[in-house]
Amino acid sequence: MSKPTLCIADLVVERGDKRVVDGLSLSLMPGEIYALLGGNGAGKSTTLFAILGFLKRQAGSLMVAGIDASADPDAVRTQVAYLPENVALYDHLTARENVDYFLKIAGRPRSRADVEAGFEGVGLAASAWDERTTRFSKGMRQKTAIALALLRETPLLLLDEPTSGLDPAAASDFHRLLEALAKRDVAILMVTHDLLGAADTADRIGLIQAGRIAREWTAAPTEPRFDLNALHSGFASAR
Ligand SMILES: Nc1ncnc2c1ncn2[C@@H]1O[C@H](COP(=O)(O)OP(=O)(O)OP(=O)(O)O)[C@@H](O)[C@H]1O
Repeated sequence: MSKPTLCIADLVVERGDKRVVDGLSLSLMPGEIYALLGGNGAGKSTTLFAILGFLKRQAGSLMVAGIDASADPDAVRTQVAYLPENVALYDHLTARENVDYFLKIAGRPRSRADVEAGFEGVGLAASAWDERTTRFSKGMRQKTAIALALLRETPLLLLDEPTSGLDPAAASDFHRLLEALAKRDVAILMVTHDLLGAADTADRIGLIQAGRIAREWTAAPTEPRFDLNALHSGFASAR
């Protein structure tokens, strides 16, 4: 039996004088896709920031790939890739130069052939590899960032509203890409408002309310994977 890639227990995070996360526990196995949903201001991004070490934990434990964040927060950071809602790339650099640069600062330089294999793996058209990213669409930016995550070989990927602003076909492609990553044993924690997208991709869906996971649904092994009516009413009652 493999160990969880992410294990959060009784997490508490305060922002200003507000207790935003209040006793949140969550565990993800390798290759598992978890969609974290909840109303505006429920604490979804705050949870991601606490995992990344951008925000201090007031209480609770956090382990990533078996590393305890209390003992070695820097080592935890090397195990996590993060895609914010709007991926930031250096626009004056090409996709390849961006990836080379970020791999270098992550201490994981990779060969030209590896980078190209990464781009191929995420379906970034070869014609875009040596183009400056200025005019890249959101989907192309995400593919570049996912290629980078792939090449860093982090066991945990955090995504904040990855499909907002993507057209339905691009969102569907993106979900298939996440599934391909999960097959490579990457654990994926995705914050989203897209209930249908979550039901399409996730193995589990959690509803965050009052700073913790208030409800959770697990995908059925056969279609339909989730009861959409139950999900909708669960979310409606949380508002
Ligand atoms: N920089 C900040 N300083 C103080 N409080 C903040 C700050 N950023 C966010 N908050 C508060 O933390 C709470 C949770 O915010 P968070 O961004 O985690 O919510 P969210 O669930 O991701 O919301 P959304 O769906 O709107 O993105 C909110 O009440 C928000 O007002």
